[in-house]
Amino acid sequence: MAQPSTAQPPADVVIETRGLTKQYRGTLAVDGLDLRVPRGSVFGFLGPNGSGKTTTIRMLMGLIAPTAGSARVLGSPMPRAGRSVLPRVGALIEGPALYGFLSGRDNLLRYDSADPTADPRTRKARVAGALDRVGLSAAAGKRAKAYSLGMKQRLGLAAALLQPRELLVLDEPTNGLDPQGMREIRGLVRELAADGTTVFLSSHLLDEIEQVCTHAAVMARGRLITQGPVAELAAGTRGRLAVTGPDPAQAARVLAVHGVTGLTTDGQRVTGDLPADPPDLAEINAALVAAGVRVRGFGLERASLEDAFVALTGEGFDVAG
Ligand SMILES: Nc1ncnc2c1ncn2[C@@H]1O[C@H](COP(=O)(O)OP(=O)(O)OP(=O)(O)O)[C@@H](O)[C@H]1O
Repeated sequence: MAQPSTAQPPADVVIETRGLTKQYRGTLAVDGLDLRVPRGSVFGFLGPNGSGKTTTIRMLMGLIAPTAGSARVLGSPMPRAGRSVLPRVGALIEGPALYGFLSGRDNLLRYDSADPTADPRTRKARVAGALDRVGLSAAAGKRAKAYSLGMKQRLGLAAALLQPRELLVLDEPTNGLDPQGMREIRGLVRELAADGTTVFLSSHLLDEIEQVCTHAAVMARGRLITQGPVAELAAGTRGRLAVTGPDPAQAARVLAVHGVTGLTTDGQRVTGDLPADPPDLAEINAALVAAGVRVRGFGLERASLEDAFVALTGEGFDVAG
């Protein structure tokens, strides 16, 4: 009989946890997590603040020990195999540690010289390559303390990219950035993924995950709610019917008669959930017209990851914090 607890995970999975748990005094920060991150994915680790994302990442990187359960990263158990695994992983956790009085370039030279496997003869070229990669070549001579938050994040990414990596682990890489900075980081993540690096990134921003990730896991209160390809997660949730026009109150009445529930009106727009056995949309449209409701827009909206989250947890996605 197969023994799943000792079997090697398949090579197409770069992170696999089983029952991973972290208990702090009085807080179950991570509760029996079974995570599978496919190689080549941009994997979004999504959850509201305090849902256990950072604690999970810290266990994956061997920074803290789990209370129970196990984690394998690039096929080897963590934290036991940290010495062989971590050089193959680039990590950006809780903001990069930088020397403000050193230039961006000197910060990277320092990082590189701290790596015993890095050949000093090719150091300059490696640092220049990493700066170029994150778009910091022009600002390389500036002191890091003069960098914007986005530039600091990019410098942290450059440090993680000094060596070729199979896996990048980024904890809230766009946290605190302005929209432009967020776009830059997202663009970089896409480029890295296109080059074949698996990227695991945590975020409390749903639309960010939808924009950049191929796969996602959704956390709430230390537990995994769901995981899989982003398109499938959202597709598992029914979309909402939306009717736009100058008669929203009448529209809502007609929709209610046809079994549409959870009706909400926002200005001229009424949205609601179709019943489990939905009537033909053409019938609903005809009923609106027959009732004299003026309709400008009518259609089914694609479900978002947010809809999926709300459907799965019964809670709103609270992004406070
Ligand atoms: N060192 C610690 N000691 C005690 N409790 C902790 C510790 N670290 C985290 N926690 C608690 O564990 C829970 C999960 O925290 P964690 O930081 O992993 O969440 P998160 O999803 O990463 O949120 P955030 O984005 O705010 O960091 C929280 O209730 C937090 O207060």
